Amino acid sequence: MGAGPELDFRSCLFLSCWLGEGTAGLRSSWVLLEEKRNGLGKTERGGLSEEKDTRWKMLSSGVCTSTVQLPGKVVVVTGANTGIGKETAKELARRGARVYLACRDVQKAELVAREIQMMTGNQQVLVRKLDLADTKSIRAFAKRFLEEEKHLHILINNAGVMMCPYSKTADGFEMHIGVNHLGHFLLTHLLLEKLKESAPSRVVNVSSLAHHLGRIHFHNLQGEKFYQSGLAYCHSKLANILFTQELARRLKASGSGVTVYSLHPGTVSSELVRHSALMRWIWWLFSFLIKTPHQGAQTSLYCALTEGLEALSGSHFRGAAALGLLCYVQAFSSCGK
Ligand SMILES: NC(=O)C1=CN([C@@H]2O[C@H](COP(=O)(O)OP(=O)(O)OC[C@H]3O[C@@H](n4cnc5c(N)ncnc54)[C@H](OP(=O)(O)O)[C@@H]3O)[C@@H](O)[C@H]2O)C=CC1
Ligand SMILES: CC1=C(/C=C/C(C)=C/C=C/C(C)=C/C=O)C(C)(C)CCC1
Repeated sequence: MGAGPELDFRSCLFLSCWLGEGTAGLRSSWVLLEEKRNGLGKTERGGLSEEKDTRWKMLSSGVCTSTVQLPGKVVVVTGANTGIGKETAKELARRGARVYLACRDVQKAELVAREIQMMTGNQQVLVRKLDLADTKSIRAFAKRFLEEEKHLHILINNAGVMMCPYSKTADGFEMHIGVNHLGHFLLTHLLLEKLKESAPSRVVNVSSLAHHLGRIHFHNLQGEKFYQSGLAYCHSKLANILFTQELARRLKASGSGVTVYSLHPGTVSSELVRHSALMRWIWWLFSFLIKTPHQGAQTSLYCALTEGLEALSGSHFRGAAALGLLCYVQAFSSCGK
């Protein structure tokens, strides 16, 4: 655990970033942080254009402008029955890919598959059982997938849990680290050969801004010595980013043609807040500022689709900022004119 004052500073930074996700000053300093992290002279915004038709909610919401089509491509999206994952799967299906909805609740997912088929006209939307809180389920999913598919071009590790009461996965891992990181870690490794055979191929890990409060406590990985549900989420999201960086490094070194990206989707209205009454209340109160799942899916789509991103394998991408209060006031007053 780092020193107290450092944690305090990081908490303040984190909360400020949340509070002012879109305010001009904070936003530019945030952008700089990202530039530094990526070792670039600019932020990763090429291909993410400003969304003009949703001024009320998202003055500066980014939209993935890639026109890449995906006929013949095979995609797996975890946690695709709701929220960001559902919207991501829908767009990939719209572009012609065969999309596997890898979900723990097969009944819910079947309904979503039918909905996506109807909306996109793409019948190749398939449901497969995947419970990331159980390594047996992960292995069973991978086994069946490897038997039935020759290729895997895009793996989107999207599923996640946040702020659940202390609980363990079937294998005894603390739930946040178990589902959000270890489950996806195992899944990715089981599918890695297929990704390599299908190169150029991509792994997209949906992390969060919350990683800034994360720490990897090797002496307390399962939260048995101390546990705080919000921080447990943050730790798991940091693990997503570290995994992305290390996997990218190894894949680059082996010249595999598989690239890996992590991202923060923005603050998005979804079922993620189901375990926290406070967060549900904040979500409700600020619903006019928070992204829709469709908007929240744009950064995942950007990482999955944008051409020429290979050199940035291992980088962390940030969804275009949610509308900040300053922008809101400006939008509000100009609307009145
Ligand atoms: N919403 C936000 O503001 C933010 C979200 N994120 C990240 O975005 C990702 C998507 O979240 P979001 O769409 O908002 O949340 P939702 O809660 O709406 O969706 C989460 C998905 O993960 C699935 N899931 C949960 N546990 C498991 C499991 N054990 N096995 C398989 N699937 C599981 C859920 O399935 P089921 O429906 O069966 O529970 C659901 O499909 C997450 O990784 C989250 O951390 C990051 C930053 C901000
Ligand atoms: C207070 C407040 C906000 C709170 C944001 C929060 C609490 C974001 C949490 C994000 C999470 C949990 C991400 C998950 O990975 C908004 C909506 C920016 C609007 C301005 C006021």
